Amino acid sequence: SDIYDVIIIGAGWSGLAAANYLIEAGITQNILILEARNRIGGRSYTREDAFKRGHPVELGSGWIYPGTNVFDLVEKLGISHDTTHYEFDTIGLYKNSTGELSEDEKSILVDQDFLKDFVKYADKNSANEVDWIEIKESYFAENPFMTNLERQSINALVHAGITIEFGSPLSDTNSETTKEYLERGDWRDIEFMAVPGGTGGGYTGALTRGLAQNFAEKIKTNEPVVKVDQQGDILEVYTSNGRVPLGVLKSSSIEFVPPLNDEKLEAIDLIGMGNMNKVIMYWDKSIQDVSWWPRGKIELQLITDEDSTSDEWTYFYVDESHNGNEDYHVLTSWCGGDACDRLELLSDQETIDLVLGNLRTMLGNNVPAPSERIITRWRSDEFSGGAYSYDADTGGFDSSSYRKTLFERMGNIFFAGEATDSDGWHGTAVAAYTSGVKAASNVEDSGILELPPPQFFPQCTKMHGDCGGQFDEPCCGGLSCVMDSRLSPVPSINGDLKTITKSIRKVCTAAQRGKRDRLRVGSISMYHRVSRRAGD
Ligand SMILES: Cc1cc2nc3c(=O)[nH]c(=O)nc-3n(C[C@H](O)[C@H](O)[C@H](O)COP(=O)(O)OP(=O)(O)OC[C@H]3O[C@@H](n4cnc5c(N)ncnc54)[C@H](O)[C@@H]3O)c2cc1C
Repeated sequence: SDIYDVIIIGAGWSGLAAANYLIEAGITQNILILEARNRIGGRSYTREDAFKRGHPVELGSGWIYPGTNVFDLVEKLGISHDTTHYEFDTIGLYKNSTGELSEDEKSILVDQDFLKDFVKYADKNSANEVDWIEIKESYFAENPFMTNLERQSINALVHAGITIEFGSPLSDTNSETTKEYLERGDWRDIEFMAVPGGTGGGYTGALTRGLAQNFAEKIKTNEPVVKVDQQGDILEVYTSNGRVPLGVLKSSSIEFVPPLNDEKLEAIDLIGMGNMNKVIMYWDKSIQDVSWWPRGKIELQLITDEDSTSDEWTYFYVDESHNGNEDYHVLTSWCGGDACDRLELLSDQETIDLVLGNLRTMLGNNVPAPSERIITRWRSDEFSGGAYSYDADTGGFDSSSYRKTLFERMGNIFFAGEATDSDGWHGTAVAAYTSGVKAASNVEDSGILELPPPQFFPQCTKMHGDCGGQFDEPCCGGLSCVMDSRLSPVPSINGDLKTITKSIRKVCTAAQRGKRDRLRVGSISMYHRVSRRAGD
């Protein structure tokens, strides 16, 4: 029965980013955030001290991309993090029958033409209407003399580069928009690409806390929204005392009155929701044998004998590879795509038996069962309904238009979340955060809220060099504003700076489009809108 200016459903990063924007920009403090779970953060979920004090583990999101707004936030909040380098020397490749491949075998695998040839073939033959099963099968058919090891190496490559990266079934992944990711998994030195939690920080949990620090009291947990009614003069939101990511919308567990329109329903139906799970295992060296530990390795990949088992808990990540995690014996096994949906139905014991079986094949029969473990099941989690959205095979139709439709406002309801991102960041925490800020900015622009006239107090900060050259521009009573060289005209201090901020964003986004690792959407912080409410 309470009345708020804005009600936000879900305290994932999109919801938290929206709340943060509305409050920081001084638009309104009269906000309520309803979260279904008993915790905030959504699919960005750190278990602090899960196994050993000071060594957090990430159950959901684990890497941030450098050069993004989320990376900027991590730095602004002083959250500890570390880098990952994927290198040929630090990957352990194992074969079912013969154990670890020798350096020679490894380099044959990596350097031999068939892998490079497959990547080229995939690049040439991918198109919206062709899925990854078709590409693989036609390549196998055209190369009938491949050895089984070569064939399974391609399966392993596709598993790492497509099913884990996108969480999507091979039969339904848009090959045109995903082909470049194969190169990430080609087992050669891959340049610095991401920043994991690890080491005393657990960036995800710390960032969730940092985002919510100014409005923690406005968040109500254990409040699943079941109905949103905007028929009357005011929009009404009902909760029950049991869900809003794409997976949740797909399950229709929230009743919208009036119902969501056909375009929205079609978008919800046609954007894919993938799955990716982790089995995180800890061996306590004070009571267990750890002589088998794969010291010096960052990744382990088991190359199985059969196509059918190539994606069943065959990939492992070594947490020890991060600074400060020395002697912290944690391995995380990952699976993705439809294998992951299948495996999610196994019991904990069946799961650990399968994972341990693969580990023993690689590292020897003396690998003991872990002393502790965490198994995720994101598909059956009723508040996420999967791990992250992917570009489905849409019969030649550009799936970003579905994402735009999903983001569109319906009456007084504004949509956000990773799946609504149409700039190529969907499925990431960056998309979640950016969409929340955009949705909140749209609320502000909509005129729905009766707001006092804006007052602008430009606070000049550095524009990131990544966006172009740097110009020194005198402004703000002596402060210096470093501008991107492509921006013109330079904003005047008393003008409508919001409009100008938007044009800055547009310039950055357009210039960087398609370069997922380098995209920067950070210029919103250039100007702070302060104290929109009189007296604040
Ligand atoms: C295993 C895994 C690994 C990942 N790895 C990475 C990575 O390395 N890098 C990266 O950038 N991204 C990664 N991601 C993706 C990233 O975690 C998500 O894109 C991001 O966290 C999604 O944020 P969101 O706010 O859109 O949705 P969510 O985080 O899902 O937030 C939605 C919130 O709404 C709540 N909710 C649901 N239904 C209701 C309801 N009816 N009423 C009230 N509240 C409700 C949920 O509980 C949740 O808190 C990963 C995700 C997973 C699962």
